[in-house]
Amino acid sequence: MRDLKDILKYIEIDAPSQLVKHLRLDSREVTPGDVFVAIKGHTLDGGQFINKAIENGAIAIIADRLCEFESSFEPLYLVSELDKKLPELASRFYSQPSQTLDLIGVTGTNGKSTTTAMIAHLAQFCSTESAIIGTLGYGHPDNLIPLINTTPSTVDLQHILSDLNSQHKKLIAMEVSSHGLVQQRVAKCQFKAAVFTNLSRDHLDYHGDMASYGDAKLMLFRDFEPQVVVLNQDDFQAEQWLEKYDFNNLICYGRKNLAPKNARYVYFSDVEYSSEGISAQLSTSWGDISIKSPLFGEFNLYNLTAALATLLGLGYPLEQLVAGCAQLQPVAGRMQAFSQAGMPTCVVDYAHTPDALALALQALQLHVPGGVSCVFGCGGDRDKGKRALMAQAAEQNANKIIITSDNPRSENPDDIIADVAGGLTHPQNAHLEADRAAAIRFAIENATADDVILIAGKGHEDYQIIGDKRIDFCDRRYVQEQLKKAVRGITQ
Ligand SMILES: CC(=O)N[C@H]1[C@@H](OP(=O)(O)OP(=O)(O)OC[C@H]2O[C@@H](n3ccc(=O)[nH]c3=O)[C@H](O)[C@@H]2O)O[C@H](CO)[C@@H](O)[C@@H]1O[C@H](C)C(=O)N[C@@H](C)C(=O)N[C@H](CCC(=O)O)C(=O)O
Ligand SMILES: Nc1ncnc2c1ncn2[C@@H]1O[C@H](COP(=O)(O)OP(=O)(O)OP(=O)(O)O)[C@@H](O)[C@H]1O
Repeated sequence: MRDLKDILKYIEIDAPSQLVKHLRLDSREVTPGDVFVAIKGHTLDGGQFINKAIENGAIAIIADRLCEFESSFEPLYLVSELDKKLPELASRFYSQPSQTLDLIGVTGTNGKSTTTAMIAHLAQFCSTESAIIGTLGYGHPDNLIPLINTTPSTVDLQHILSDLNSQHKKLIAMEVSSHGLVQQRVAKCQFKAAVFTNLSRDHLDYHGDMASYGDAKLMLFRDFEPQVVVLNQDDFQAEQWLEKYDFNNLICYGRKNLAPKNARYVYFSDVEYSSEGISAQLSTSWGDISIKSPLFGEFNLYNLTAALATLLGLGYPLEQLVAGCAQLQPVAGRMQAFSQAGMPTCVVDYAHTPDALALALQALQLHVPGGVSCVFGCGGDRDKGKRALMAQAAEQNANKIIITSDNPRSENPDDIIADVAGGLTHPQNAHLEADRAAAIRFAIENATADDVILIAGKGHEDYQIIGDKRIDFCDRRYVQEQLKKAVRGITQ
């Protein structure tokens, strides 16, 4: 329990003493003893849910002056510009947990989940209690609690950090989305390290153009004064930032050996790919060493060097970290391979941008001797400009293309598939199948044992959103079932 009086003073409100349990932004999550915070959002007005929150047991309301509502409930605190003050309120409410944790923020278009999981696994390998927060959920990477957003709201985030703190977690690797940065969800967080993976086309429906998208990511490095800044030197966006800004305690990683004079570095070279994974030489400011890891794709080597650079920058020992690399397992639905003797290898991956799809396909071409088939689709009610680009990425990098449904949402799946196929130079070579299960079966039935099938776009998800329904469907489970059935000769 916390005294609301002690918290509200930080946003200059003089309130009587009142013991409360939690802050809640969503009326549906309010339980007896909580405080409901009503703010105007992108589509709804939190004010309209005040009565619902009271019904659910809210014992105090804090509302934005802009909210429209009718309520004579007391205490009801009206605050102007509440959205701007909320991070301070939330962080004070939960006793500023980021100040006692080693909080690491990872941003970039692709690789955030993988990099955060690698950081947490490697830190754990070095005996530091660690957790992640991101698209996959929060908590220990092997036992995650699901989240609605990749980067939770400022209120949920401070609550989660405080919970992890009380579970004696020391290092928290969290994904920081561009939406999270712009919407101030991470404001008032103290980051020990900020890590950049890469920038490519995504979320233009929200940010409008690439420059604004890039500027949103830059906030993590410029506005938060992290103790260590870790940048992918091979990425165009990072290169531009390096020309324009001086970053304190900079560590560069990647292939290029071009770190600014005052920066430390982690570079990889002599990369070898096999069906067992990847190996390379590392040249670092902490010494040179060979690494081996059971991961697929050069991009995972980027993620791994980002994770190593971060932990080295925080003082973890190189040799122990490298020993940990050999033990790493793929993150759920991230280049996760499934195989059965005599059957094509199936790889489930979350690639859902043109860039990620191309890279995932190129990666598989290097690791296996046969051809590569690609099963993919595009989400409905999202950036339509991406659809043709996804088709081009598949056509340029796969031997066989099967276009199917992703999460069609309110759109007709066949219309989305037609938009995607419209981006192909040779549409006659692609197989179009709106039923995702049938599309996967088709790919398996039309591949040889030397081939690999990339099933892209949904990764760890175990549902499809069709219309307004969430249908149970898990690529990983379905692929495993089909491979087993095929081995027993009963593929339907
Ligand atoms: C467009 C957008 O980003 N919306 C985010 C925003 O919601 P909002 O404040 O605009 O919400 P709203 O729906 O207008 O509702 C207004 C208020 O009424 C409240 N409410 C609403 C309904 C109700 O029954 N009771 C109730 O109290 C809401 O909790 C909210 O406080 O703030 C909320 C709290 O932080 C977020 O959960 C929500 O994310 C929505 C669900 C979302 O889909 N966001 C996506 C675009 C997003 O943020 N994605 C990134 C990842 C991107 C990536 O893949 O890299 C992410 O970090 O998740
Ligand atoms: N460093 C990288 N560069 C480019 N592509 C990558 C990289 N790492 C992973 N990918 C690809 O992007 C997909 C998503 O990876 P991951 O979940 O780690 O990224 P993310 O940034 O967390 O994305 P999201 O928040 O949407 O989950 C992977 O399945 C893989 O295909």
